[in-house]
Amino acid sequence: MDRPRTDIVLGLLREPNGRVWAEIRPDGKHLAGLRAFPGGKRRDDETLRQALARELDEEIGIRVRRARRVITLNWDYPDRRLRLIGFEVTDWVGVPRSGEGQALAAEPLDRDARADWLAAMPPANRGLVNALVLPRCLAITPPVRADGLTGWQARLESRLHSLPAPMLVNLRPGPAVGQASVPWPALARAVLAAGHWPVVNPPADRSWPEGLDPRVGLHLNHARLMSMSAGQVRDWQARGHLVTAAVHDQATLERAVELAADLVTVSPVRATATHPGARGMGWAAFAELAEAAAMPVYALGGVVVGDLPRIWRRGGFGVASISAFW
Ligand SMILES: Nc1nc2c([nH]c(=O)n2[C@H]2C[C@H](O)[C@@H](COP(=O)(O)OP(=O)(O)OP(=O)(O)O)O2)c(=O)[nH]1
Repeated sequence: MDRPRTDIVLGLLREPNGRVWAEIRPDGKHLAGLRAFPGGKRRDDETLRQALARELDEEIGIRVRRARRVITLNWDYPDRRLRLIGFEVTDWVGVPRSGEGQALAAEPLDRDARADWLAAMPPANRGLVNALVLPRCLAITPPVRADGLTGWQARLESRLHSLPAPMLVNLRPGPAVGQASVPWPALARAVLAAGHWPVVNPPADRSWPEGLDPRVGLHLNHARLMSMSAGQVRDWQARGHLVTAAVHDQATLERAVELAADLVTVSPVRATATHPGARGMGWAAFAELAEAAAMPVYALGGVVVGDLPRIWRRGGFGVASISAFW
C-alpha cells in the first residue's frame, strides 16, 4: 500500500506592491539552496490553518490575518510523498524576518518574473508559482465561421478590449483553417496589447508557429498531449512559454502531470451546446481529477464565471469557456 502523504502548508505572502516572500532552504535541509515558500509540516493534532499560523510564526515571525487556500498538489520525492497546500496570505501582522537563519526576501512575481521564480524553485513549486500569477478566467475563442479568418480576427480584436483584463485567451481558430494562413504573431500581439495572456492552439498536430514572444503560451490539445515529449515541453517552458493542456479523464491528466503542464482544462464538466454529443462528467468526477492534479485546474464545459465558488470548493482554480466570454 502507498505510504500516506505528509501535509505541507505553505504561505504565499503577497505584498500590496506584488512582491512575494520566499526563503532559501538552509544547508542540511531537504532541497537546500533552492528558493522556497515559508511553511512546513502539519502536525497530527492541527488543522491546516492552525499549522499555517504556527509555521509562519515560528519561521518568519508574522501573525496571519487573511489567507485563502489557492492550490493543493500532490508531489512524490524519491524518499517522501507530500501534499503541498498553498495559502495566499494577503494580510498579516509583523514584518517577515528570518526566524531560523534562512535568507528571506520579497521579490516581484508576475507573468514576466515567473520563469526566474520557476528556475530558482524545486519542480514541485511550479503549480504554486502558477497559482500566484494566472488569471482565474480562460476565454477560448469560437472557431472560424463562414466569413473566414478575416472576420474572425476582426471580431476577436474588438471583443478583447471589453473582456476584463487580464484573462487567458486561447486562440483556437479550429480545424477549418490551414495553419499556415493563421497570423499567429499578430493575433498574439493583439491579445497582449489588450492586457491579456495569449495561448496559441493551432489545429495541426505537430508543427508549431515559430518565433513567438515568450509571453505567448502553447496549448496541447489531445493529439499533441499524447504525442509531444517531456523534453519538448521542457524546452518551451525554458524559453518562458506557458504550456496548457486539455484533460478529459485520469489518463490524460496523468499525461499532463508527466509533461509538467502549467495548467489544465478539465472537460466537459457539463454538457454544452458546442459539443452536443458529449455528456458532462459532473462535479464529483471534476473534483477527483482536480485532487489528483499538480497544477491549476480550469473547469470547462457548460460553466460560467458564477461557477467559480463551486469550482474552488471542488479543488479547481479557474473557469474556461467559449460561450461565457464571446
Ligand atoms: N517550506 C517549503 N517546503 C517545500 C517547498 N516545496 C517543496 O517541495 N517543499 C518540501 C521540502 C520538504 O520536504 C517539505 C517541507 O518540510 P519542512 O520544511 O517542514 O521539513 P524539512 O524536511 O525541510 O525539515 P525537518 O522539519 O524534517 O527538519 O516540503 C516550499 O516551497 N517550501
